[in-house]
Amino acid sequence: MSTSTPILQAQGVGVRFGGVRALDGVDLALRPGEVCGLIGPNGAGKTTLFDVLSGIRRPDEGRVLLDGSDVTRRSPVWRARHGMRRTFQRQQPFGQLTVADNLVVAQEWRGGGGGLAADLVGAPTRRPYERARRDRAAEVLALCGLGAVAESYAAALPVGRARMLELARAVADPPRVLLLDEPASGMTADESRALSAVVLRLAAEEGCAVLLVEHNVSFVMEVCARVVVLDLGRVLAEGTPAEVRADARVREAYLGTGVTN
Ligand SMILES: Nc1ncnc2c1ncn2[C@@H]1O[C@H](COP(=O)(O)OP(=O)(O)OP(=O)(O)O)[C@@H](O)[C@H]1O
Repeated sequence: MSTSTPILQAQGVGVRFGGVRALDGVDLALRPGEVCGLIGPNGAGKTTLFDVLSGIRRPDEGRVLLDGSDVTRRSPVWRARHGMRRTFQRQQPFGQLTVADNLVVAQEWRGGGGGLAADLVGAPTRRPYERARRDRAAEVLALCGLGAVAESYAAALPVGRARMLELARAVADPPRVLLLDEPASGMTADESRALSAVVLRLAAEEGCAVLLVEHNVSFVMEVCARVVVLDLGRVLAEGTPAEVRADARVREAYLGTGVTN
């Protein structure tokens, strides 16, 4: 595994909404095994950049590279097939399914075992796939500390555990690149510590590249080796948490919001 070749890159990305420049010449590079934070005041362009990276929005300028190849015009599904996963600020579990079944369903998009017809008749060709998916679900539940609630309905989970389920769903089919949008939102201090341990393990043990947007700045500073700061659609600063904290422009953009605490 190379640590110098970026797996995901944004080059000169620009997005306009009418007269608003949501992103303007944004460059970003993410390497395998790296956990990088993306922070910035409200309206800085973080969600728009996630939309561009994940293929939900095509940029007006610039390009997105995956493994060095231009994927700017590739769909979100194509990017998912090549190992990219994303979570959203709004949680989207299947509430009427158990936690374990949510993780099985999260792997179903790959198909296998004879397709819809085989599903409808419960064909034996599906069994090896189901067994493998159940095994992977159990592994991810253990990793995420959700084993005790495996058989609970997803809709019944308290907010912190529901957030962890979002992460578990995103990694059920192992990702190479993981974009996490506000993963610690609503979590207690203990829950966000558990979350950072899972994220760090995914990066260190599976070589997953993680980019995370998070308003909880102390969480970002704890889990990320590198932080990129966006402001008004441009990269304002980039560096280690200590470098970013000490940056006068970042202090000014964040005045009174706690980044410098
Ligand atoms: N669909 C849209 N139509 C018009 N303007 C938009 C749209 N989406 C975003 N914007 C504008 O683009 C800019 C960047 O918004 P974006 O949501 O990417 O910022 P953000 O950093 O994610 O903010 P927050 O932290 O509040 O989620 C803002 O000025 C926003 O008002």
